[in-house]
Amino acid sequence: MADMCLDSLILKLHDVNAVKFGEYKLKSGMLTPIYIDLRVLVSYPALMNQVSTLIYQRVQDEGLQFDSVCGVPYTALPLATIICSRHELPMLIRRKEAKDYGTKRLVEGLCRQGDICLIIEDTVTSGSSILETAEVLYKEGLKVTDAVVLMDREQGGVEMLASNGIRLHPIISMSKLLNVLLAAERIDAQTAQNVRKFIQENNTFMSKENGNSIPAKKPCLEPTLQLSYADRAKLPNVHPLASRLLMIMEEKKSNLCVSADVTGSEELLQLAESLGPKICMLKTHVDILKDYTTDFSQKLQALAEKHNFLIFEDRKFADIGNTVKHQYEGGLYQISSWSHVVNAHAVPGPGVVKGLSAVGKPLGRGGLLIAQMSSQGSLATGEYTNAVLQMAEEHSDFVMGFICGSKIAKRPEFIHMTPGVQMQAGGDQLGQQYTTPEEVIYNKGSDVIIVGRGVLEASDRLKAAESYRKSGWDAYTKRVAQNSQ
Ligand SMILES: O=c1ccn([C@@H]2O[C@H](COP(=O)(O)O)[C@@H](O)[C@H]2O)c(=O)[nH]1
Repeated sequence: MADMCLDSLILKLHDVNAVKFGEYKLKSGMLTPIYIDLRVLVSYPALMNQVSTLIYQRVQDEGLQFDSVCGVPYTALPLATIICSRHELPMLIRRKEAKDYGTKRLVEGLCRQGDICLIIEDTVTSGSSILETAEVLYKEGLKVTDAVVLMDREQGGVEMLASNGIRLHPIISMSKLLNVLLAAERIDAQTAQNVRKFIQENNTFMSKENGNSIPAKKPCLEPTLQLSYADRAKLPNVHPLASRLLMIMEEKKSNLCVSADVTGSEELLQLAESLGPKICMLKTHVDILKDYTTDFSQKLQALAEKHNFLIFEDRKFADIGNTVKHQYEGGLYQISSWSHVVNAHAVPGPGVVKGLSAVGKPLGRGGLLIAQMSSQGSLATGEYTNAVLQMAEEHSDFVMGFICGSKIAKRPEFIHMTPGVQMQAGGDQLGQQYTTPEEVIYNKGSDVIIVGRGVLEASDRLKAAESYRKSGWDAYTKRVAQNSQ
């Protein structure tokens, strides 16, 4: 019955010229032999109602939970309006351009922090319009978990959105549309074949492996966990330094960051030289060195170049913007001149990120926000962690990820780095708590293990670093393989 209803809708869409065959240009500039033009719907109120009913039916069938509805401007706007009006649902309107007077808001309607907004769209090719709308909604503190679309051109939109943490629920697929039109003799077999070939050859979300183009993997439980580090490095909105780190991890088969918590600069340089090939990042606490010199930081940079790892000064900035600017740039250590990555607490508010960004961004540096801590009784939990996530979203031009215990952000562009890692779970006398590499990477979905004493206190540091590298990497490959089955 539902299928007959869909068949008749497809024929009606064809009748009103919402499905056109020929040569048309898509938003991306790509030329296509089929064009879906649902803008014409506004002239056919009965059809408009039928489409709105189907969309809402799908929302109910899927049992979607949400607090408000937003249609992607402009074609899906009236569809969202009909649905919201009929079912008395709160609606949000996304503006494409902010007004230059009044409130200057990009989203009209009531935006409550943490509310879930359902997105409605008319047609999806790559999914970029839905993602653009979601990103505007994120900035208002909203969450987007699902989107419903009338027509999916089957060119990678489902996979691209899944990789950004959004489940897309299409009502009509391109294959279904072609089958119905062919069966009703609206198009001939050759036309259907040409369109199928075009769709197959023009997937907008492909990953390249072994030089061959293969379709992106289907999402599993947590969609963004299926992506490899290399796939994430190529995402359009990834921070350049996060992209570099992800590529280093893939190339060196290492998600190990060694925490070089030693007090002599010579010992630290020796560590960097010997462990360099095993690590993607070296973490320092420069203020525990008893003999810091600029010569040391220059040598460390040279070793980072030689062994292809990033330097992360674990400075944990936590002051007002103006002060952290000075602390980052000046003083004895001039951290911004040699450390690729630094971190900060979010306690002072966004000013801390703005201050660090003012210094670090022009130098191509990146920041991590401390969203959770490994120490017992840490206050960085719950709402605080959510607020940190929000701050990162708003400053993603500088913030490339988090210090955290598990994956907290849906966006695969963000890097999750977890300290408190040893081969055996446990803790120390001063409240440090340890989890295993397998737990952190495979179960908790983090990206990088940070290991200090697990390596430093081993009788053979190189051997210990290799064990941690292998353990972290095995957990990652198991995770990616598991999610692509
Ligand atoms: O929540 C946090 C944040 C930072 N750290 C730092 O990581 C290392 C851990 O060293 P281990 O010897 O492996 O315990 C250390 O430099 C901490 O300052 C953390 O442990 N927890």
